[in-house]
Amino acid sequence: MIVCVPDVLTAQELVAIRAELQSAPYVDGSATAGWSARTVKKNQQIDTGSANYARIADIVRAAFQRNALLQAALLPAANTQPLFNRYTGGMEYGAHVDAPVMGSLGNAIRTDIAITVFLSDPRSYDGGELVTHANGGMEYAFKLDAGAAIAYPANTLHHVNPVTRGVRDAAIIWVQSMVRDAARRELLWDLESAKRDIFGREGKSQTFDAVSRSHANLLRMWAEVTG
Ligand SMILES: O=C(O)CCC(=O)C(=O)O
Ligand SMILES: [Fe+2]
Repeated sequence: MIVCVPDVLTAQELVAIRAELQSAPYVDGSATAGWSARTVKKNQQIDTGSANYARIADIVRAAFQRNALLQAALLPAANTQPLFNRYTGGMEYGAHVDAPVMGSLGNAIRTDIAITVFLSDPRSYDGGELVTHANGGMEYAFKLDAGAAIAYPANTLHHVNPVTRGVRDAAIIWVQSMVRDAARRELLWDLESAKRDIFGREGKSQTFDAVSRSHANLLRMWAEVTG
């Protein structure tokens, strides 16, 4: 299941982030890739030890956590700190799968879902589409407005096309879901969407209550929660 959400970041937040990106120290992105992804990862990343990083990571994390649509669709149990990628002058990220587990021992999360939050105006750069690969060789390309996010299963191959003009900045977050299985998450999201639909049309009707009960009880059956 792929979910695209507009306006995850406000216009003011984008302005604040772009100002920090101007002066932030960048390092070679291959430093945070596993040994095989390193061969295809050709981008730059903000140094996570910098003060710029701490400020914009807070903004992006808060925006993710307050977004009701992302929370309802992904059912997060935990998320990583954001990484900030920059691609310019032909940089790209070739086909790869993300590391299945990220973080250090005692602080690790399973990466069920990857999120790219687009930070650059799509008209300001050429290329830079995020492309997800489906079974059977189909590829889907996404180039969203600044401030919009795409969430996609982290277990699929994906790549970022070369950026042949301008600069593409993006924030990346990985999420461990309370519901590990992508098919179950999709089913719950379908029911959640149906619930909202029915509520919009007829309020808290008997049908709404029946669908709500199914949704809630499936989530109760499948949710892995700790603490
Ligand atoms: O820049 C992007 O949109 C995706 C980057 C990516 O796939 C990764 O960092 O693993
Ligand atoms: Fe990736």
